[in-house]
Amino acid sequence: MALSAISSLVLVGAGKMGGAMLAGWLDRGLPAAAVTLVDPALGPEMADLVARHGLAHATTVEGLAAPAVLVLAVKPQMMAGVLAAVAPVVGPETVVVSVAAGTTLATLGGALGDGPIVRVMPNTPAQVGQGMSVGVGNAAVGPEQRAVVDALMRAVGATAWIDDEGLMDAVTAVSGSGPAYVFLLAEVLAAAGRAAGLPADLAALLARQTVSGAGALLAASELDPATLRRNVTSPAGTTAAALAVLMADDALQPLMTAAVAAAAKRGRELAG
Ligand SMILES: NC(=O)C1=CN([C@@H]2O[C@H](COP(=O)(O)OP(=O)(O)OC[C@H]3O[C@@H](n4cnc5c(N)ncnc54)[C@H](O)[C@@H]3O)[C@@H](O)[C@H]2O)C=CC1
Ligand SMILES: O=C(O)[C@@H]1CCC=N1
Repeated sequence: MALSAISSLVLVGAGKMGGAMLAGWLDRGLPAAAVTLVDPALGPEMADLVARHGLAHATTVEGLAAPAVLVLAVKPQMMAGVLAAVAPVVGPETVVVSVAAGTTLATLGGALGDGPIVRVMPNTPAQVGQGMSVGVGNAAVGPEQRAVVDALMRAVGATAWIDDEGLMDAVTAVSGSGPAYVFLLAEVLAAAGRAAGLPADLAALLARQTVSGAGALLAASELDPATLRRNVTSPAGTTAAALAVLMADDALQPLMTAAVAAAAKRGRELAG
């Protein structure tokens, strides 16, 4: 379905994630007149988006009519208060979407009733249409509601659906938090360049362009990452020397496995 078919969408929480999705949705045909943004402390970028598109903006949901789609993008720690506040504006047909890490369908349903609710785990590359969003719906989500949520998420990148909500903490740890690991890679590659003698600005340029260029190649190529890696690696060359360090038994793989496990554990803790 086209985003232009969405008659009303209320976004509660227009921070880094909510804002990234909203910018993408507006770019890809969500009518500005259908959008109400609810956030008591809009940042300058969002205030600019509101002004440019003439979006309706409120500091609370109080008095709003039940929308077709209600998107919750507040911090998990704020969720209990927000759920109590939004419950009166959730109509029987409203499709509720929560992007909060940890907050379960049971918690959402406990506060909002048994209407259609979808947990989605997006990521910030949504801002440039390159997001990854994974959804899981409650029992009230049928093909129609799923199509609405899938259209919203597809507008800002790739989508996948899972049936087992128990996988959501691992999903969060890989694709939700994952962009941060990649940005960290750019940071540590630049630091390593400085340690190897490069001037700071050149090291930063090389690291940034290498990470974004490799990402763009991965996105454009049909080859898997291991093949793309091998394509850089000449026998007995420089890359092989570096990879012998990075791919040692006690190097990057166990580190990443531990990092993802820590993020998934934190997701479970946030569920309360
Ligand atoms: N930042 C990311 O990369 C990702 C974040 N998420 C999830 O998205 C949610 C939001 O995270 P961020 O955007 O990073 O946080 P953020 O702090 O940038 O945005 C939260 C927004 O909620 C607003 N807010 C606070 N109380 C509110 C209330 N009572 N009513 C309406 N708005 C309220 C704040 O003013 C702020 O603009 C979290 O639950 C997080 O788990 C999910 C995937 C990726
Ligand atoms: O750090 C967090 O908790 C959120 C969820 C995934 C990315 N950011």
